[in-house]
Amino acid sequence: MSKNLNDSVAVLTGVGPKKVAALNKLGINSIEDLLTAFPFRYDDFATRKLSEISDQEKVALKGTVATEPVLSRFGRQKNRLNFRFLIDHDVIMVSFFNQSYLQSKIELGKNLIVYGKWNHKRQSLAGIKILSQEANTELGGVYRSSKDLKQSQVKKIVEVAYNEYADVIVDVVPQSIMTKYRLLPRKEVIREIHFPTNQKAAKLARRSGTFEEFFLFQARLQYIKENQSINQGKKIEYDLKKVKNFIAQLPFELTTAQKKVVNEICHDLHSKNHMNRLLQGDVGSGKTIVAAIIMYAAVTAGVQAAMMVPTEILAQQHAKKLSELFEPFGVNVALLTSSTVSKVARRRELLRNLNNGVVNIVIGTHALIQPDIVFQNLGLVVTDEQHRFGVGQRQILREKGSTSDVLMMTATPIPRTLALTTYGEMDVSTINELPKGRKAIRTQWLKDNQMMSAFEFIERELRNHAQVYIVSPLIEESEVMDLKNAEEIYKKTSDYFDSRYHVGLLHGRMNSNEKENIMLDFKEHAIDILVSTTVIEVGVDVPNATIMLILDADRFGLAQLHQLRGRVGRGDKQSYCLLVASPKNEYGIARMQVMINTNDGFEIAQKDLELRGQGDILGNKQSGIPDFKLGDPIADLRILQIAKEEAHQVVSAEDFKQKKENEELMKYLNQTLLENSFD
Ligand SMILES: Nc1ncnc2c1ncn2[C@@H]1O[C@H](COP(=O)(O)OP(=O)(O)OP(=O)(O)O)[C@@H](O)[C@H]1O
Repeated sequence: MSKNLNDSVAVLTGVGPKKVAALNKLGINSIEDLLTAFPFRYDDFATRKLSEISDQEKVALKGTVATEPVLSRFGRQKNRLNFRFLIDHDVIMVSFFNQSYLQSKIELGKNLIVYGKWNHKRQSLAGIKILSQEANTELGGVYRSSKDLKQSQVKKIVEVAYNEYADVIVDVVPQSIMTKYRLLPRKEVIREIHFPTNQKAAKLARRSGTFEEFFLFQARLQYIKENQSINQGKKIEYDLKKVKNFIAQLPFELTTAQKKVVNEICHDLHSKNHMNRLLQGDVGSGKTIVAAIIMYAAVTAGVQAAMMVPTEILAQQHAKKLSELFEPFGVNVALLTSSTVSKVARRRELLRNLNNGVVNIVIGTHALIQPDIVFQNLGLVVTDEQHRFGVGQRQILREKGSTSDVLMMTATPIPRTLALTTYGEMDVSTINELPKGRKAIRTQWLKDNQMMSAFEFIERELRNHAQVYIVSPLIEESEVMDLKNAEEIYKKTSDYFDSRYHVGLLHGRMNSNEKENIMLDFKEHAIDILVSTTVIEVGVDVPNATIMLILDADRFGLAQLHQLRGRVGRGDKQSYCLLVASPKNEYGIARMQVMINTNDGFEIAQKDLELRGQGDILGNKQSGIPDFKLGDPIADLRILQIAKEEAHQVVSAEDFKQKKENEELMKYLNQTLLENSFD
């Protein structure tokens, strides 16, 4: 059978079932996986002079063994191998710990290259390994390894794979682009990254590899987009007059940015292409009303609309607001959450009404994606805070209306630089201004011991009829602790404000009726201070609330703090955010400072990224930034932009599929599409 990079690693010489299992555990299944499991750093094995190295540096030193090695044993299993080593005219001490097997290699008078960690004060080297004299590579790749598979074994297997498969590594990026950007052939890229000739060669190879990776990623996104717009979608012929009329009766005038995005989205609805659009706007910028207008437009065209939101509180809030808004227009809005679902009779009726088209708009949580929920004619799907839903969930909802248009909304902005990588396949609309009359929220950072002054400040504001949120510290590991905390703070707050003000408590363990009642009381100002866990984080809209007090603020991520802060400053009154935190390290302090310095969600997202490093943001799953093997979307932004432009041009060209030089790329795209690795 002919060799293929998709072959399993099991076919490699010397790789038995145990090693296969260990590789699989590291996420390596195919030869392709193995060849692209690149070293995450290199050890520099070029020999150095004693005069140029610094304390604790890892270095390779070349010299002569000056004394017989002495092996000392201590404890049950520990040992140390010591010998003196002559380097030019200096004698240093070398010690290997628990590597007694090296003894036979260390003979008096023999020339060696020893790699280890230098201790300047003691003039000694803690040996790591002995390098071979012939070693012509100056850089040694360091791989991800595991307890079942050591560094040296991974390296060896990669070597075997390269030797056996080098001949079938082909270039996927079209030749004209390879030439234009002087990219190295893929075969060379892989070789140089794993076994670099020198620093410079490794760097060049990485540059080519990064371009290739970004190019293929963008080509995939572009290809999906092209296919979607050709194959799917239907025209939603809304009634412009009715939509205009609806907008005219809103209690406020839309901001210029809102008008602009409404136009963009309406244009998509009307086109026969499938809509796949992201609406991003900072907290409180007025996305909900935009969604309402669009859903209304869909209804005037005779189709149903569904809106999926991440929390029950939010679903209730939206359903209430939209029902009121749509009532004069004869639009029927329904709420569907897991607690609606639990009441059998109500649920049955709702399902019937979705199926026979009596319900025009349904708002719900992920309960919307239950298999027995069937729409009569679903034409538009809106998801709010989409990063909280898995790709799969969104997909299921979309498929309930086979050709539904999709609008995703997010208030967690991704820095512009990354938006293009993450949402390359989507069109993006941005609301970049807040409604008129908003005053910038004033944020203050207080230390733990300043709680009393926070309470005094709150009391002054309460006298002026303010309403307050107090958010209890997040205890991610334990819901029970989280609740206990909130209850304790509720008690403290109630004690302090005694009977002068009404204090309420809201947490995730309440049933939906309790939650709804508390939120209603707060909205109607029957509650002055709402102590809450982070369940209020997203979307809650009570414009009269003007103070947000967050306890142990350094336990929250920046994006989350920004979301929480966004619960105030939603009306025309001056609002305040008080962050109580005594961070233990510089990182914590820097984060508090970011919150004080800016109210701009985009800027915060950017700072967040800088402070945490890309690795963390990925681990944190707050965003959908794809994981690249070589490229770093921030550091390599320039390459990313160029790759995107080129991929766009190549894939959207009319003769794309006919051109010979695109053959490999086409194969690659069709294969990845089949694997359905993207939504
Ligand atoms: N053009 C406008 N003029 C005045 N007020 C507006 C305007 N648009 C929206 N609002 C009001 O501003 C508040 C915030 O709007 P909305 O809840 O839609 O924001 P959002 O973007 O969804 O925010 P979040 O992401 O925080 O949920 C609401 O009370 C809404 O009625």
